Amino acid sequence: MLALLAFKLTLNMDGLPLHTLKFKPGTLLNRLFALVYTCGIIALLYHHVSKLNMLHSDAQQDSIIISLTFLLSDFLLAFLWTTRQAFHMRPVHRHEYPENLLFSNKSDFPALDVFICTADPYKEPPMDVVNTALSVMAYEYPPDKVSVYVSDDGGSQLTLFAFMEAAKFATHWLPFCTENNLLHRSPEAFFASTHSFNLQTHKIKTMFEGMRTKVEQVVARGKVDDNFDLVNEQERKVFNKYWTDNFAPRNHPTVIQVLLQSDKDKDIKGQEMPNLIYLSREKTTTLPHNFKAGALNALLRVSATMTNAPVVLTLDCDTYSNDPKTPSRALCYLLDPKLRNKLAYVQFPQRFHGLNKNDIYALEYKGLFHINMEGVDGLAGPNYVGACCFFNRRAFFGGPSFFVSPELPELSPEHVFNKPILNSQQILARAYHVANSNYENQTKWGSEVGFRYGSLVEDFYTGYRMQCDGWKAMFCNPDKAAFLGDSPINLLGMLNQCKRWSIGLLQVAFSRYNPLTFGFRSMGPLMGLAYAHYAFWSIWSIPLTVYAFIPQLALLSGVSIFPKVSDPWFILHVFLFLGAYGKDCLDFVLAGSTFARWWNDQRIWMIKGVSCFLFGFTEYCLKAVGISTHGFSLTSKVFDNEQSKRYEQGIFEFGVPSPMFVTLTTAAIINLAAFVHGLLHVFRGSSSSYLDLEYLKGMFVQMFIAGFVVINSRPIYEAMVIRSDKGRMPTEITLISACLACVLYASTSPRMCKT
Ligand SMILES: O=c1ccn([C@@H]2O[C@H](COP(=O)(O)OP(=O)(O)O[C@H]3O[C@H](CO)[C@@H](O)[C@H](O)[C@H]3O)[C@@H](O)[C@H]2O)c(=O)[nH]1
Ligand SMILES: [Mn+2]
Repeated sequence: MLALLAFKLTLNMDGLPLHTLKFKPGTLLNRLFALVYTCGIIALLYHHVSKLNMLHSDAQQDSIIISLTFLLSDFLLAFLWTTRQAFHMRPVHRHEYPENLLFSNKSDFPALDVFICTADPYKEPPMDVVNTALSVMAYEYPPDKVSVYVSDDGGSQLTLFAFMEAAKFATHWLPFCTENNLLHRSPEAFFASTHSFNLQTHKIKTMFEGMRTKVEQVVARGKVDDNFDLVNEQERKVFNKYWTDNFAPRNHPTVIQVLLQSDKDKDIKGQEMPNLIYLSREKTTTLPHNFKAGALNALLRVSATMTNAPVVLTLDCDTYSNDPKTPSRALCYLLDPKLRNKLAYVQFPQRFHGLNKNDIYALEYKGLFHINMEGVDGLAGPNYVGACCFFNRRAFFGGPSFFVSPELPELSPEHVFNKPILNSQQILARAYHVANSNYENQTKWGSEVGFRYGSLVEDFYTGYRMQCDGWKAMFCNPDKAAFLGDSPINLLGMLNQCKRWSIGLLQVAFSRYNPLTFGFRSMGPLMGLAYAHYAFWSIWSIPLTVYAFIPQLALLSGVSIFPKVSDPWFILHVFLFLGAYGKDCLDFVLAGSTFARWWNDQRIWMIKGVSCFLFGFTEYCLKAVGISTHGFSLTSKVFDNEQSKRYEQGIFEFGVPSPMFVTLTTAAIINLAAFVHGLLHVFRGSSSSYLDLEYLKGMFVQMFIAGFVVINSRPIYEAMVIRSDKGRMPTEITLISACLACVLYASTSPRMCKT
């Protein structure tokens, strides 16, 4: 199907390029730096090992433990640094020219199936999902070629109700967008950005507000009411399914509702509309539903029975379109005759709205969504990040050179429909059949076909497996964000999200598809390293936790563990620190961010090291020995006003007690104590001088680390001591952490003093 279109397109192209590629300047310098830095790392590891050799006597058991700990930590830092270099070896920048896509006929556009996932009407308000859906329904694309599928894993009548309303509102909204050539096609975003209202705008705004009020009332009530909300028998029939006693989010039959049908439903101007289909797949408590990957596979199958578009766009409930021309951009790659046979997907970066000025929680993910993406784009292509991604449907069925056929021929990407009537008995029966919770039993879904199961980061895992199968991917990063999503603008929300990712990534790292072995073999060393960097992401927690506690506890006990300032090895430590930090900062700023944002980014990295990475890592290990289980903890997209205000002002949000805050606070206390202890020692001086310079020289590295952590921990001290708002550190966390810090000190100081 895509092949045929691409053929027509080449004839239309007149030699104009669809996309171009530039190598990023400075790559040679990057490689040179990597080489020099590698030498530094080798020297450091050599230093560690030789120190250990010298220590070889029983009397110094504790020193051996400390030395081994730092050898391990520095080895892990070196490992993560090395894997990260894969992103700096061949970064590229692409540009696409959608204006050069010349279709002679509207029917030449490939059909597009859009998947939108939602899972909980209270954490993901139905009105937000509606905004996302409307923004893509209004794409500048032939409407009869677009089908929007909404997957409701919450099995919620509230979401379905919102979409029934949305279908009515769309008949007004879509022509309004086209006539006024709107840039913002999510109504919410449009009304927030528009200040000049003419009569027509007023009218549509009133209509939108009417719908919002109606939907929000139903959500507040928690139930669609027969008497107020429904107008006819047909609507009532739909909701009857939800009104039975045993209908629960985790246990219910499939609901499929065709809300708009392109060949039948027209907008108020008489134009065609896109298809809009609501799906809540069957769930039974006895069968695993595989979270989002399971939902996406149900969508792949249901959409195959109804429209089977060759291009599939996956979106999260919050990632609305910010540019109506986006599909054309993706087509510049998907239809390129030189690429299309090998191209699995075109990934746009996830971008977020509502971040505060200096991005205190580092939610921009500059590395993840920009720098590293451009890095692997010069190799086999970016990893899939779960949303904002246009797939070639064929990529879900085996590699480019081998086709894995689905169990039903109708689900094959090659299967072509002739003007399907979505609401027909025959099509609906098949759609219901493939949405059954036991449909996947004894099939290849989740293992070889579709989105892959087995990791909480189904996105990372699926993209990875596709690339291992031989597929390529493209990164498309236009200046104007193609999509905008919500981020968890609250510290705990962010840490929980990151903890889930950490666990999911470890599931990939320790599977038989380990990027260091399987990945290396399938994609070559650089891609293997790049995927390993993420898979082992949470390993940061080991060196970061070691560096957050041991040098400081040693400082408190008067034990020096790093080279003195006068020692030549000291220079190496300075070089390694400044080199890594300086380079990271430079990359960040060169990628268009600011120094202040970089500063917050490095702070958050340290915070994660002793919280979500650490807890994720531990939880993964506990699961491995059978103690706990992992679930997909949904990120809330609802924020209370006061919280948002504090976030706006750049104030950290603690507020609720969480074990992750305990380690964090304990580290902050120990570092402050160690730093102050060191300072007092220096200023007390010896008999001959006012300052104790010998002490300072010996303890400089430890004091520097403690001081650096103290500077970074300012928001934690403030939250513990000064603040009185609701987002302050809960008193119990402060108390527990203080006790823990004392216990740590008491249990280590006598031991360390002996060494
Ligand atoms: O059982 C589930 C759980 C989640 N979701 C949906 O998955 C999406 C992502 O969930 P969210 O809580 O927003 O997670 P985030 O951590 O913000 O998402 C990131 O990380 C996920 C992998 O952990 C990816 O799937 C996402 O695309 C990526 O944006 C949302 O639309 C949910 O509705 C489901 O459909 N079913
Ligand atoms: Mn999200």
